Amino acid sequence: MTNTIVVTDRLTKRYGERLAVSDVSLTVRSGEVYGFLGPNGAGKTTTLRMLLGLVRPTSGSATVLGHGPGEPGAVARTGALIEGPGFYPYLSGRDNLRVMARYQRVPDRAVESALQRVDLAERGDDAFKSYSLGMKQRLGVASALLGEPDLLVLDEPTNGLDPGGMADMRRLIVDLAGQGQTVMLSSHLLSEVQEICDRVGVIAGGRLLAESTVADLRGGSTLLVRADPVDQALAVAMRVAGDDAVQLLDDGLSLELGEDWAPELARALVGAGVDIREIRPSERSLEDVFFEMTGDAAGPGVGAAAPVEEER
Ligand SMILES: Nc1ncnc2c1ncn2[C@@H]1O[C@H](COP(=O)(O)OP(=O)(O)OP(=O)(O)O)[C@@H](O)[C@H]1O
Repeated sequence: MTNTIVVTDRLTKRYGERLAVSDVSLTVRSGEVYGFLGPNGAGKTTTLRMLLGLVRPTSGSATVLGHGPGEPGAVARTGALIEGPGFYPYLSGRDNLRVMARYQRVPDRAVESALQRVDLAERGDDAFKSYSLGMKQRLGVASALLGEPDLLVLDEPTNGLDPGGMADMRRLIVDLAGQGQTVMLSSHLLSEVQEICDRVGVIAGGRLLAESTVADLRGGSTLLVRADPVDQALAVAMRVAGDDAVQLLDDGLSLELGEDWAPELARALVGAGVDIREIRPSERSLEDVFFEMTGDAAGPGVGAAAPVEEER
């Protein structure tokens, strides 16, 4: 079986003068949670819509589960939550799914399994309109799960939810991936992507700025040390980490060492008669990385709008 679920090659969408998505080449692998991260207006939804065959690319190409977007072979094995699906407010969650199951020609038993997977089985007979936003969103995911798809495409699945609803949705996504589903989700929340995604594609202004594991994007960790006297601490730190791996900061030292080195460093400092005030690991957050890449002072975490670039 192929390890690659989605591949795009220089996928581009132009709306008149507006370049919504520009030369995006990304890869989603089997079984992973792939986070498509970017601020509002970055081109996430447009890209996802192209992958689902809902929008025709201006140029470039994409393959979904080995097929062109929108081809029956791709559609049958893809579940999507891209715009709130139109549920009937007075029908129960269960009956809403039954209606959809009939449309999709999947058996009724798929409804029960989908309700269970999103933890709505007990409230399945309540009217849709009585659901919380989080439950409505989970029912949306259930509708995407009806055909037992191999790929789940979720556009901003936690958008608008309260913190509890967000946490439920994140848990659900991680569970689904644990059961072998490949999930591609879009988000403007760095913390969310950092928490639940295996790999991330960072998009801003329609362009893919980076694609990597979250860990690789954040880079190696460093150790921050505050100790007295600092010149003596500096000498010890250089001996342990190497001259080039130590930086003198205003209030201490920064060492390019993983946190596994902390005990050895502490022993060496104490052995040299240095007083340790603090040793702690420090990792760059995805947010720092994002700011470095985009120079966007507001960043996606606060929903900043990135300008859509015009073609040069
Ligand atoms: N049908 C359309 N016609 C014209 N412009 C569009 C259309 N759809 C999207 N755009 C523009 O393309 C750009 C990218 O929009 P898109 O919705 O893909 O971004 P996004 O990253 O999903 O952001 P958001 O989270 O705000 O939806 C935006 O500037 C948007 O205004």
